[in-house]
Amino acid sequence: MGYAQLVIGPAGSGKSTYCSSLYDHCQTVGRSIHIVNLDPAAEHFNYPVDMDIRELISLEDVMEELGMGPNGGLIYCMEYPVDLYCPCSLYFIISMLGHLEDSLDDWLDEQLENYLDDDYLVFDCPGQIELFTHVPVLRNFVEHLKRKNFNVCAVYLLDSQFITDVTKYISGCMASLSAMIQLELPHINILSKMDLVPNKKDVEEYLDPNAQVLLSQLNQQMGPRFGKLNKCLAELVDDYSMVNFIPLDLRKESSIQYVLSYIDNCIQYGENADVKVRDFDPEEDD
Ligand SMILES: Nc1nc2c(ncn2[C@@H]2O[C@H](COP(=O)(O)OP(=O)(O)OP(=O)(O)O)[C@@H](O)[C@H]2O)c(=O)[nH]1
Ligand SMILES: [Mg+2]
Repeated sequence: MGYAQLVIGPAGSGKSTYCSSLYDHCQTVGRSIHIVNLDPAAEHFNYPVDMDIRELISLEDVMEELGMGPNGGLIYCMEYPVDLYCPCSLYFIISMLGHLEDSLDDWLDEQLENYLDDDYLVFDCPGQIELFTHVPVLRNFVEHLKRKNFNVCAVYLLDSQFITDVTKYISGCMASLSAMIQLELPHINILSKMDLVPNKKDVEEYLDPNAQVLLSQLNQQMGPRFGKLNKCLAELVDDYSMVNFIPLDLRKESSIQYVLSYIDNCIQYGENADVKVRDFDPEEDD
C-alpha cells in the first residue's frame, strides 16, 4: 500500500512552496517522503525532485503535437511555459498532458519500480485549474494510482489573500468543489500563506463558512440583480459542508505538522504500521 498527496490549486497558490516545506519538515522529523513534479512548465525547485514529468515532455512531443519543426518547437518549449497566465501556455500544458495521457501511466509504472510498497509520494501539480476541473487527465492519472494500490488524497491550496474579498473566496470554493467532484478523492482544503494575514480573526469566519454570512456579504458587494445567484452559491457551499479550510503558516513547524497529520489521517497513513507493530509485539506472544 502506497500513500499519495495530489497537491492542486490555482496558479501561484503556493503548491511548490508547500511541497518544499513539507519535504524540509519530513527531513527534520526523519520521515521519508518523495516529491514528484507533474508540472511540465516548472523551472526551479526548492526540493529534490524524485520523479519529473519533464522527462516525458520532449521537444519531439511538442513537434509532433503542434506540427512544428525543430526550431519552432524549441522556441515554443522555451517561450510559452514561462508565462503561466498566457492562454497559449494553458493550451500547451493541457494539450501536452492530454497527449501524454497513456504514456503518463506507463511513465508512472516505470518510475514506481524504484519505490517501495509503502512509500509516500507528493505530487506537485501545475496551476491550470482546468486540469482538475475540466479535462480528465488528472482524474485518469489518479485512477491509475489507485489501481497501483495507492491511498490518494487531494490537497487543494487557496491563497489566503483571496479571502480579503468574498467574491474571490467564493470563486476559490467553487474551483475546489469542482475539483472535488471531478477527482472523487478524499479532499482537504488548505488556506495557504497565513503569514501574510496580519489578523487571524479576519479569516476565522472563512475557515468553516456560514452560508448566511456569505450570502449577506455577497449581497453587500454585488448589485441586487445577483441576489438569486448569490443565494444559490451560498446554498451550494452549505450543501457541500465539506468546504472548510485548514490554515497553514509555513513559518511554524506546528502548523505544517498539523496539516500533515490531518492528511495522514485522511489517507490512513501509519495505521498499517501500527498493525504491523502490534502483530509482531513480542510481549503479546509470551
Ligand atoms: N509569504 C508567503 N509567500 C508564499 C508562501 N507560499 C508561496 N509563497 C509565494 O507565492 C509565490 C507562488 O508560490 P509557488 O509555490 O510557486 O506557487 P505554485 O502554486 O506552485 O505556483 P504554480 O506552480 O505557478 O501554479 C512565490 O513567490 C512564493 O514565494 C507562503 O506561505 N508565504
Ligand atoms: Mg508550482
